[in-house]
Amino acid sequence: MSFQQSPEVDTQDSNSWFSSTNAMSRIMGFSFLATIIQGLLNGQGSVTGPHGVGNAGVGAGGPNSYLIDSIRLFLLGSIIEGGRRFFSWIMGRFKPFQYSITAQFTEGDPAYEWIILLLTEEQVWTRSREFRVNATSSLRQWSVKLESENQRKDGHFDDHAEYVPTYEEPQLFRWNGYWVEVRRSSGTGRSINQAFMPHAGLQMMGRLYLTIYTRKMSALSALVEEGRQRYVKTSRPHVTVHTADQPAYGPASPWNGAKRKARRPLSSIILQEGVINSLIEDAREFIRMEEWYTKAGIPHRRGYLLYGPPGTGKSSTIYAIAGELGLEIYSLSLASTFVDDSFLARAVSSIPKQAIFLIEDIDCAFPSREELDDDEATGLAGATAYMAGMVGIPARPGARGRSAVTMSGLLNVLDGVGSEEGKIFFATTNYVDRLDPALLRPGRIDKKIQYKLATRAQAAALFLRFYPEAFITLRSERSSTDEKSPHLSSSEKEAILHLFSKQFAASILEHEFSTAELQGFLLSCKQDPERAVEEVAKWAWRKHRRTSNGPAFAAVPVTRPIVTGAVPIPTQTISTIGGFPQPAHAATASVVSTGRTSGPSTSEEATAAPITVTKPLVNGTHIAVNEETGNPKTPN
Ligand SMILES: Nc1ncnc2c1ncn2[C@@H]1O[C@H](COP(=O)(O)OP(=O)(O)OP(=O)(O)O)[C@@H](O)[C@H]1O
Repeated sequence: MSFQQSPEVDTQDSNSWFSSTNAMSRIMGFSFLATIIQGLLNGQGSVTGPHGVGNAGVGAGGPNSYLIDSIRLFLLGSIIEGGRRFFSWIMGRFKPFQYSITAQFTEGDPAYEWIILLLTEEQVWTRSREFRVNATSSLRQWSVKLESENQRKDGHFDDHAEYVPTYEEPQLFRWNGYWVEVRRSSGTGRSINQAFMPHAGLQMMGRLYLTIYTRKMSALSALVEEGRQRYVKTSRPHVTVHTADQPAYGPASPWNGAKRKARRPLSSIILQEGVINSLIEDAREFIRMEEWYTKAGIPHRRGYLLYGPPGTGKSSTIYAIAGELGLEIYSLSLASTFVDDSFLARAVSSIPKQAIFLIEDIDCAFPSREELDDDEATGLAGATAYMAGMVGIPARPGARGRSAVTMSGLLNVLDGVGSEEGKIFFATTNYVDRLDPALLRPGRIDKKIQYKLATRAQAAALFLRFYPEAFITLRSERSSTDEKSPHLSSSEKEAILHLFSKQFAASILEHEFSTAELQGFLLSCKQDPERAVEEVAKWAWRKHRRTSNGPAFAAVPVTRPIVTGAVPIPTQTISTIGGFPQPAHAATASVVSTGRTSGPSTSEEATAAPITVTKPLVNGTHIAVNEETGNPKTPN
């Protein structure tokens, strides 16, 4: 944001060529005005221009007299325009005459967002007659609500479309007792850079000019602060993710995309006990201790690396932390071809204080050691994929997209001045061993957190998250038409779901599937926990076979959901032999009474379910494995 205090606001750069043209047209205008006045004073009813006036009022003469008249009028216009400028200059120099403050906000800067939100909430734009209409999406828009025939009885609107005013005309409104004028330039024209770089895409950098008619400077800061507070309040249910989707040149902000994601509760992230809380505590303490960092002379920044297999919750953790701490995320992909060292430096320095800077899949940006060796051999060392493409060298099979960012560029940015302002740096990777040790040293990465494939405890927790007692109707409840058959109380249902979760978890091996894979399976059994328990073993076996390319585990006796007592569910066990589910010879499950009189079971009872899992050995025989850890059981 920049501001000026002046009696007159000139939103164009007054030193520009455009401004001189303006001055000339003003002079001509004043000259013409003087002609009219002169004509009127001489009693003429109509004026046709300097020459006409010359004929009518100034007196007859030859071509010389026309010229003299014209020069005289031009001089008169110049004197008036000069006087006007001098008056403005005087007013601008002497504070007592200053009666307005003008501030300029540039798109991409957070303050621009604050003011746009304030103006939208103040309904400044509702008189606009021109709108850009978009289908509602996760892209952030400050749209206005239009009265609609689809307005529902509860007063809400059907939010299928967003109406964004294309407000070019100045608008005047009252705010806190002040008159405020707002003008906006949409900045959709091609920037100068694009004349030279036609492939660069449109630079949509808009500007907003706000004039408050007051002498009090505090009015401007009060307005900006109110905008910020409203922004924080409005953004609370969401996490805003800023992205750099296209190149940015000149003063345009590198962060040219903003999306909103619903805030994710911490409880929805299923990790090993204490992991997420310790991360949150660490980040909170970091934000709180800004002063301590300054006094101790330690750069106020913190770096975290989350590493592990895909789909284990690395990104979800970062989004949940951002939501919990009310921070915005600035996410950059180093694999984008337009992101080079200088773009990266600009992008990082324009991230505001107390925000998260995120680089996902940071390993993708740099070549692995084997790739470097290959490059040495082919003479391609140091070249980016983009450069290789330009010189016509085909991409190596399996080669990863290579960034134009260099390791030293990245290290400079992480150590640099722009990264010291309370920024939290998060990086994720699936391959920690591909990262340069220089990147991992404390000060750049202060904490490393390893993510693993799901444990049985995580699988059970995921199951319970998918089937919350309040939203689930169990099969037995659905089929119960018998009046005598009691309905289940919520604690009874909870107990049954707990039992199912244990049975579900027992049907998979420890650390075999990612949480995302298990989530994918559970999504196929929405609202049907019994089906999830019944089918998980078959699903796990199929997936296992696909990934290991052969009949890796041949017999998995699996319990079916079993509940006896007032609400019986058929007791079944299946085993998979040769890949297909077979009827079992014996039911292996604990029995839980759900009758009202005997009370619900406890989860401890549920954990007693005897589950046998066997794994084949290479010679075709099978070995029993510990059902908790998935490791082979030692023979007694
Ligand atoms: N530990 C977890 N707890 C809850 N949900 C999870 C967990 N892990 C994965 N998921 C779910 O799986 C999906 C993918 O998760 P996410 O993107 O966080 O994984 P990731 O580890 O970042 O994967 P990648 O390395 O491929 O980026 C999300 O929908 C998320 O809800």
